[in-house]
Amino acid sequence: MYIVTAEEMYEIDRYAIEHGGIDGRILMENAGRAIAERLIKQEAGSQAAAVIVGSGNNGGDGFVIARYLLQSGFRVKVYQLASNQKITGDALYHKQLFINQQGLIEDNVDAEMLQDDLPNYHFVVDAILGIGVKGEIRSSIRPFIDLLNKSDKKVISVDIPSGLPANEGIDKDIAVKADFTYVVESPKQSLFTEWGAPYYGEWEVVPIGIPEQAYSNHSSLKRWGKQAFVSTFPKRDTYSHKGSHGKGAVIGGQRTMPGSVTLTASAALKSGAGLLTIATVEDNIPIIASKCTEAMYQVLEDRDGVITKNHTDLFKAFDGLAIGMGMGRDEVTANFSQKLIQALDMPMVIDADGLHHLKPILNTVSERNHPIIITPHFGEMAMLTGYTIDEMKRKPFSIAKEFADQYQLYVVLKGKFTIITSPYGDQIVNDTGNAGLAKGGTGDVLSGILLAMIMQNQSTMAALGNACYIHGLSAEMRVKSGENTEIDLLASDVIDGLSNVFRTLSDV
Ligand SMILES: NC(=O)C1=CN([C@@H]2O[C@H](COP(=O)(O)OP(=O)(O)OC[C@H]3O[C@@H](n4cnc5c(N)ncnc54)[C@H](OP(=O)(O)O)[C@@H]3O)[C@@H](O)[C@H]2O)[C@@H](O)CC1
Ligand SMILES: [K+]
Repeated sequence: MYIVTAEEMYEIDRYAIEHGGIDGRILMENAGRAIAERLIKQEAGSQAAAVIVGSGNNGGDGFVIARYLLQSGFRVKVYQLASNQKITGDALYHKQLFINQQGLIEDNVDAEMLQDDLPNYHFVVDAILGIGVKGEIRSSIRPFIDLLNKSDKKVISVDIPSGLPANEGIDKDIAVKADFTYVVESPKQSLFTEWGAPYYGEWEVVPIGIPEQAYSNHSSLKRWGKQAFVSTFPKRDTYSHKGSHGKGAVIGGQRTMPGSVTLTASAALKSGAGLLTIATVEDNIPIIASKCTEAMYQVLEDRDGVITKNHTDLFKAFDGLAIGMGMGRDEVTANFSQKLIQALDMPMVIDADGLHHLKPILNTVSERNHPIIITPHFGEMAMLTGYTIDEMKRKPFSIAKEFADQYQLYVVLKGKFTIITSPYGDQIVNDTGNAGLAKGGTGDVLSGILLAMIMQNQSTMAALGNACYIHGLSAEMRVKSGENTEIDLLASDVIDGLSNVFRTLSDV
């Protein structure tokens, strides 16, 4: 599923009208009817609805919804927050259809009047502002948004909670806090940002008949989901052997952190890696071996448990590497991982301490044949880019894109919404997962799954999307099944949950 900015949505819309020959009035009809049909089911038993419309096409959708609710026997009134002259084009056409069916419209509405009327309704449809909102919300509209936010009525927003921008990076001044949002055709960027998502409440996308080809060249951002997993994850070949599924190495784990590499290696094996070697300090090996019997070992030289050095040649024969988990930030360790990163040209996942080691040599990695995948959380991304965490959270899509392009890396920016960016500018959002994942070790698990996935036969972006998707899904399924709560979920539970994830996804 594509995710769009406001500009992209308008372009896609224009393409559908110009090349698909679909009239804008039909798109509006489709949007309003699709939402009304769902509302009629969702609000069965409700008899009265207030539909609040603004002057743009979002308001036009509101008129269509009002007409269908009226036809289904709801008591409906439209509150029009703009003068009659401001309603034009497609919105005016649908306003007239509503009037033709004896629909009631209140214009010249003030917020006090609406406040007095609200107790008469079971729910409110918010069609005040859509993706056309620009700048600060005008004083003529503000009181209505405040009123809806204070009221205890259920508010259902059309396309986007009114006042919220569609794009990242724009200051939200004030916006409707919806209970439910029916998103028209494609989710907008702000739905996948930490600051925007809470305004939407629950949400559902309603298709309005825009042909798929309208999206090509007009959107580079996709939401990853079950369908994407099923269509890209390679089936296991009956005649395959352990060498067919990737021979990976996990490099890290100073003496104080044996758990990190254990989790990464176990997750990689559980996600289908064929052979796995853990390269770590000698003292860690008996501890790790008792937890992950399937792995092999490569001893890294150490001084008092701190990784010092090794020959990079030892790692030449691997299909993929994961570097940095529990590795420590000692200078001598950093020198070793910098040598590894520079000397070895194979797919590699760099996480945790490895990101700190990578920073000084970023300028040297862009000419490689094989991908480097970095997996920072927002704090680590701030360290790498120089942006503050606040700036990162406001513009995660563009900052990730800028960084991936500058250093020709794949960036897996981890958060409630994980944003995966290729060096070519394609982006994927993964939103599986839950609050149980906010715990030490879950990042190590993700690195292991990523390592396994990049060694399977799928494109790098599909591998990264699939890894993030199943990592989050495992956490969700563990909690839904009652095996864990979000409080007691451990990184190792996420690994255990992968069996159920693969079983479920292979049944699709
Ligand atoms: N995508 C699709 O395919 C389809 C999309 N559709 C729908 O169209 C919607 C987009 O419609 P849109 O472009 O008319 O903009 P919209 O959001 O209604 O707002 C524009 C109005 O807001 C006003 N206004 C602006 N800023 C403001 C502010 N700060 N404070 C106060 N007011 C402000 C501005 O006023 P003006 O500047 O003109 O005075 C203007 O009148 C989209 O979200 C979806 O619902 C469907 O119909 C089917 C096809
Ligand atoms: K709206």
